[in-house]
Amino acid sequence: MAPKMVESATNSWDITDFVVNQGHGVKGLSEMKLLSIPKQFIQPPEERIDASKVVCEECIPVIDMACLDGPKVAQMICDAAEKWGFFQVVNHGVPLGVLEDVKEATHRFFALPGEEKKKYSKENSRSNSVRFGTSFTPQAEKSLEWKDYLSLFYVSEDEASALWPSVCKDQALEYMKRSELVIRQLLEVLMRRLNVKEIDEKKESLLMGSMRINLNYYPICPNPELTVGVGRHSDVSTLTVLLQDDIGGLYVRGVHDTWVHVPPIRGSLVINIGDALQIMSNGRYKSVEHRVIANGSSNRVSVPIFVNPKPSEVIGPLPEVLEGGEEPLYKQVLYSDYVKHFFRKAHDGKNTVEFAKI
Ligand SMILES: CC(C)(COP(=O)(O)OP(=O)(O)OC[C@H]1O[C@@H](n2cnc3c(N)ncnc32)[C@H](O)[C@@H]1OP(=O)(O)O)[C@@H](O)C(=O)NCCC(=O)NCCSC(=O)/C=C/c1ccc(O)cc1
Ligand SMILES: O=C(O)CCC(=O)C(=O)O
Ligand SMILES: [Fe+2]
Repeated sequence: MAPKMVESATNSWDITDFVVNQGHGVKGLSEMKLLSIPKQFIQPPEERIDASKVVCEECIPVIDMACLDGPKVAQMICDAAEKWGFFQVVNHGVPLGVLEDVKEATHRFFALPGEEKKKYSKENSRSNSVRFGTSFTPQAEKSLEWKDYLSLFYVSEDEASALWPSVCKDQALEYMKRSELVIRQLLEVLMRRLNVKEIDEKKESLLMGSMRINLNYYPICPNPELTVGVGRHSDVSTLTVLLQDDIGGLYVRGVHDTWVHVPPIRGSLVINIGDALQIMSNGRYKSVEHRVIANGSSNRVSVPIFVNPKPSEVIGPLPEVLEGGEEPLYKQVLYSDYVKHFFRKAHDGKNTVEFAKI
């Protein structure tokens, strides 16, 4: 009886206002134990995952970074970046405790009352670099996504100390700092195949001149099959380091219109190539479409670190890549223009990169 009443009451509310503007997020909705999702979250059938397209025979590579000095590992990393655009790394040097702590901190932030989280919304946040929100671009979306997030753009240690929410800032900063070595190692390896011998100051700014860490929260959903956690998209980063918990639900585009699950592996990090590196490598490394399904029985968290060019950098195919006479596929674009283009519209798969195509 009670849940039915809740359901009919919610139909007459302005759900979008409750979720998006009042700071309750989808977590607030999930906690009402609705019998079904409000219509705003129902995705068109073509955007829901089709079980017949999920393949289990193939899987993205799992690479052991402990053997980085040997010839094999570098080859595996570059091959995975060319073929899949995704791989997992183990023995990457980031301590397990650091990973566990940032997941716990994520749960702690989202457990705060709506009033507290709302202080970090676009309208209320004291800084552009701290943003609590829901879905992806609610104002531009036909259907909302079943996800809340806190996005933290790293400006400086001092700014983070002053402005990042105290329940998660130390853990988020520690995870970012401890990941820097593996990020550099991966970029060095990936650059070598592109004829870039070293990451000097200029290349550092181009490849890893800015960092953003997102804390993602996917609450339990009453109709996971009708909605999505995150719609089909590719990241706009150079590369993304993603920590997921043990729930699962991340799918990557495989060959011939298939989807491949990225199974949670305790202690591993998922690495994916973003659009900026696809562009800089002139299409050699692939920024691959991915999506997250909603879950009917567990709350899921994930914590991506987006390693990006500095927003003021102009990105395009690297001279070292074109040196052999290869035709450029992409033009030179200001990275902040590229990012703004991405965030202005709803997720639409691989279409973002069209912005940079010649
Ligand atoms: C220079 C920028 C590009 C623009 O700065 P700005 O002009 O001061 O404006 P804002 O920082 O307020 O952001 C511009 C717009 O992008 C939106 N945005 C700005 N970051 C965000 C944000 N993490 N979240 C969701 N809206 C945002 C933001 O809402 C805003 O929308 P609007 O005010 O409606 O025009 C600034 O954002 C910046 O320094 N970016 C650094 C590079 C960067 O963060 N790159 C993005 C990596 S994120 C990535 O690869 C994937 C992220 C992703 C995220 C969610 C998914 O579901 C899937 C993927
Ligand atoms: O939650 C995940 O597993 C992936 C999230 C994602 O793709 C993103 O934040 O860009
Ligand atoms: Fe992503």
